[in-house]
Amino acid sequence: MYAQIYLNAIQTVTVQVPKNESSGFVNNQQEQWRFKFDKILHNSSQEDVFDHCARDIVKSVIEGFNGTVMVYGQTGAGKTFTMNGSTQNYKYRGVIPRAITQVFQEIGSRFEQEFTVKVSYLEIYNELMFDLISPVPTHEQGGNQISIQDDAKGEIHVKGLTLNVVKNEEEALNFLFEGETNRTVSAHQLNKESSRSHCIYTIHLESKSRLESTEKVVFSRLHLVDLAGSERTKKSGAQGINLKEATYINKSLSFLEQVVVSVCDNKREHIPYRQSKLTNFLKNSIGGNCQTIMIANIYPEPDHVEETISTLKFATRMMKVSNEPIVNVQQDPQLLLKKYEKEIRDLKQELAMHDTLANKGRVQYDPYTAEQQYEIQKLAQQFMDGEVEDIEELNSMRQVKELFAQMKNIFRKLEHDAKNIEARSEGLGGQRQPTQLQDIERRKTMMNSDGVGDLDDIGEFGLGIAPRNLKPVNKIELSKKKEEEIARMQADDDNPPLETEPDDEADSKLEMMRLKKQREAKRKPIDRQQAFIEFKNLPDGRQFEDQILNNRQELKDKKVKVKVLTEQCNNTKKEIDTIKAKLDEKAEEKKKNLREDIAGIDDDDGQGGNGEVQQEIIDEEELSYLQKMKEMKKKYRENYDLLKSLRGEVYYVQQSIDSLKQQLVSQFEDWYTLTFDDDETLSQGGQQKSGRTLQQSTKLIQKQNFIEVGDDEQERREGGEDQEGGIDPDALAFIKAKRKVDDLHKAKKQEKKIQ
Ligand SMILES: Nc1ncnc2c1ncn2[C@@H]1O[C@H](COP(=O)(O)OP(=O)(O)OP(=O)(O)O)[C@@H](O)[C@H]1O
Repeated sequence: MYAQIYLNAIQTVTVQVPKNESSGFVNNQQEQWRFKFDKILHNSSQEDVFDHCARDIVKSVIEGFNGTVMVYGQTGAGKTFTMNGSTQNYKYRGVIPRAITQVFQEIGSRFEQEFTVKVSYLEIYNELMFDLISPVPTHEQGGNQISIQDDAKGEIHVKGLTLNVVKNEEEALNFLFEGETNRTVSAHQLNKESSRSHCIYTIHLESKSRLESTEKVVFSRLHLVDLAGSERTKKSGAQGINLKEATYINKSLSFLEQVVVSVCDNKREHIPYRQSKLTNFLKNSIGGNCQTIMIANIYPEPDHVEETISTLKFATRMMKVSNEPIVNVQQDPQLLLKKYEKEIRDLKQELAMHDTLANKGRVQYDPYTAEQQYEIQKLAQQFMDGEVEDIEELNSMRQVKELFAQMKNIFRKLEHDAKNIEARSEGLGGQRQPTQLQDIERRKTMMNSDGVGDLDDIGEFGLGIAPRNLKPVNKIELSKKKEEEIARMQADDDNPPLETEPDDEADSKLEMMRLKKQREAKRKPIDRQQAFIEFKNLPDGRQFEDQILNNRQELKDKKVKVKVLTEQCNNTKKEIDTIKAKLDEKAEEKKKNLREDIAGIDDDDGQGGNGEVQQEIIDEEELSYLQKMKEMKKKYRENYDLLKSLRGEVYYVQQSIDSLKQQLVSQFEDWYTLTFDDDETLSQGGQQKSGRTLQQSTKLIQKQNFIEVGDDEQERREGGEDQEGGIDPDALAFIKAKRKVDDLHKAKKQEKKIQ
């Protein structure tokens, strides 16, 4: 009697092994094993496997948790098929390509977050580590360049492993296919393409909020692990290299088991993670900061009962492991502040050194004091008076700016004086105007060397006595108006009175006070996310929100139409194919008759036949097929054209939604700046403005692909898979990536042949 494996319930596997009678009557051999799991996936599609085992984990990785999906089991039980799937048909793609699709769909719909996606592909073969997507070919890597390290927080880092930034699904798939072709595979009795190594494809995510300007960055990783198959070397008949590989595989899997046993045993203090590269790598996935799921692949056939029991036992143990996942946020404003302070100090030192090397002497980088401003103004005045030919000591941009500012001040004062003179001369009945205008011009271009007084020969404006308003800037009194305004503001404020100050300082003080007033009118900052909700309820935000909703509805309707039309096209195509097959059949039949006729003529030639071949005629049945074919083709063409233009419309509506989203965020940014006091935000040390400009944030949003996958994702997935002819838009990235990698490998092979 044979052993029997029953997948008899949704969650239970029962293994029945009859007693070996040759061992005699007193025999303690166990006859039955029952294992209970979260789910038994028997005769399930790849989609079901993904939905049950990986979809939730991928989602939580996007939320910021670490995740691991690993497959374990006997050689040839379908681990690689589960993880990678088959590239022969889009339907058969495995967990990894589906996870990639989900990641890009999800991050594309979260426009309030900015994501960076990176991928890596590691292979552990005979306790050596290889980078499957490194620009250096695997066989040239030697296996020692990569090492596993853990940081102070216990996070695992793989030093030397390439992290490739991927902008879209296609790029991530390219690396997957590229890695797949580089992994170590060899023929095995149970699997002609057996993976002889453990392979880990990792998706690394980094996300930042676009609405909340904090230094908060969320890091998460999704490890997709295809373990090498456990096997019994005796049974597999492994020899030579295969035996060595099998020994390494079995050893590392047994270390994995030891780790799992230790993690489950609360009394154990030491967990032997470091025993092997695999366990070291999976440290966080087993009992650490990670959500982990293990898929146990079995051959439910009597021949493999021992391996099945062993796999199921391991899976049961694995279920007892409890992990503690947390969102991996990295945020420390204090540290950031310290970091920036240090950066400023270092940069100042760097600048000082740079200035010394450039023989610039000491360059001013701190704000100018009033005295220094006065010195610069004097210099500007001397230059304008022609007393100095050139201003030589300009050695920084700041100095140049200050010089221009002071020149502007001088010019304004001159203008102001000119107006006063004009007004006064008008008061005197408009006489002597020409002289006064000349005087103004003269003053504008020629200033007295010490900035005071007029030349004696000018006339009645005071021989050698400086007019009040030509006094040096820092000694000029405040104009009455400004004094009054400042006094009013101070009175409102209960602030201490201002000292009497020179005109330009009064200007800036006035400006500062105005700004202060403005700021005080602003509200205390609230969480940007909350502010965004508030903004969407205001008329300005509402209008965008409404437009987005309308467009979404339109998009949904159009997609339903696309689905219906796609189905119609596919059905028509099927009908065309059926008619074509019938016509082919007919043609074949005719050919056969023709051949028989010709043979008949040959025979008849000798026997005096009439020698005529029957003319090719179209019978009624054929004619009706041809007419039907014509109709069908016409219908197909019409529907196809409609479908094409409808797809164009879908694309257009999607673009409109993207653009509305960008506008909404831009308007929100403006509103936020005007409504909330950003300085306060800074002083709170919390959500300071990121320094990201509006343009930048809009650009960032532009970069994202806002494909609406929310409500209608399922419908897209169901309806999109054209069975005949048409290409499922979801499959496009997959097909393109596969082709690209295939082409690359063909080219490489060709190159090798030529060499
Ligand atoms: N669910 C399935 N549907 C169709 N074919 C499958 C399925 N599972 C596995 N196969 C096929 O069985 C063969 C062995 O599967 P696979 O390579 O995935 O096994 P494995 O467990 O990864 O083996 P190894 O440990 O030796 O690498 C492959 O040809 C694969 O295409």
